Amino acid sequence: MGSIGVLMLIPMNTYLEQELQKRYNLFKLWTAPQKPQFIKEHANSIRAVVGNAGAGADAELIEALPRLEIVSSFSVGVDKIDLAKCREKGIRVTNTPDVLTEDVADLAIGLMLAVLRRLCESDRYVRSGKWKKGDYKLTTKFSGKTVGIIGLGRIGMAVAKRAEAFNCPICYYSRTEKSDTKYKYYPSVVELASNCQILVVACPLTEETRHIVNREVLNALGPKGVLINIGRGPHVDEPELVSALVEGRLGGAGLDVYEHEPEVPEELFGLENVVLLPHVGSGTVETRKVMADLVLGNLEAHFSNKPLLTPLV
Ligand SMILES: O=CC(=O)O
Repeated sequence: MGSIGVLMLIPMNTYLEQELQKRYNLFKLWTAPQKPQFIKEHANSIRAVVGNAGAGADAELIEALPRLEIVSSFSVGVDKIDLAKCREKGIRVTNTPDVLTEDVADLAIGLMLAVLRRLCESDRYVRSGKWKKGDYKLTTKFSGKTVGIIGLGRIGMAVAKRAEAFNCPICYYSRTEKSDTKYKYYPSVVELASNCQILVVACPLTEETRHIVNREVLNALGPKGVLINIGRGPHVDEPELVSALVEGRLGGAGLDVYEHEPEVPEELFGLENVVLLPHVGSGTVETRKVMADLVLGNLEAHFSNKPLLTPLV
């Protein structure tokens, strides 16, 4: 397979990069001083694109690669890939579902605990020597809080199961009510936010879910409510989130994702009721290795005319 051209869009995982290098004719887009020129030069050799949550195959890239057969994403989210264009052109698309579910759900619970129990702030309290001058103030209990989940898919379910172990009642919003769960369903996000104390975004980003958390939802969640976003930044109207937090209309937020990564609104930096992570939901050594193997397995299956392991398109 050494002659098959594979375009990797950004650096994402050293093991994946090394394996792609061994198996294919690997083009690393980020190393090119002039990207459009680089793509033009190699367009006729590139048959696969490897991207991730930060960089996918948009319409422009797909149009520029006439021999493209497959886009294999090192991520579960595929909002950076023009799926309609791939369908139209018969380009296959794969992602890395399931293998990262546990890590992302673990992180969601970690964010809930970190925000309510002020883990980061109290860590800073110890490190800065303030403890010597007095005890840290009381925080808020997590166990038993009602957790509302937007999107009860694989990750949403995994968050629900974990939160249940903390005696948290679970409710959810999704496009349609699920028949196979006992969790309480609300037919709108505003109703969900009005009836929970912790609101978790765990749905895929699509045109319908962009800004699904808006001013009305944040006001419904209220000054004691906490927003956890382990989905995508554009699920939340970020300027509205910032003003809700700054004005005290929202109780707190645990964020792993942002509208314009890696830009994070600086107004949040001074808020002790906010925990900010750098989009690391699946970021463990173990999970990233399995994700890399899934990308490699999908490419291998495709180029050996075998069924794809995790086909999306
Ligand atoms: O954000 C990470 C992913 O989609 O896998």
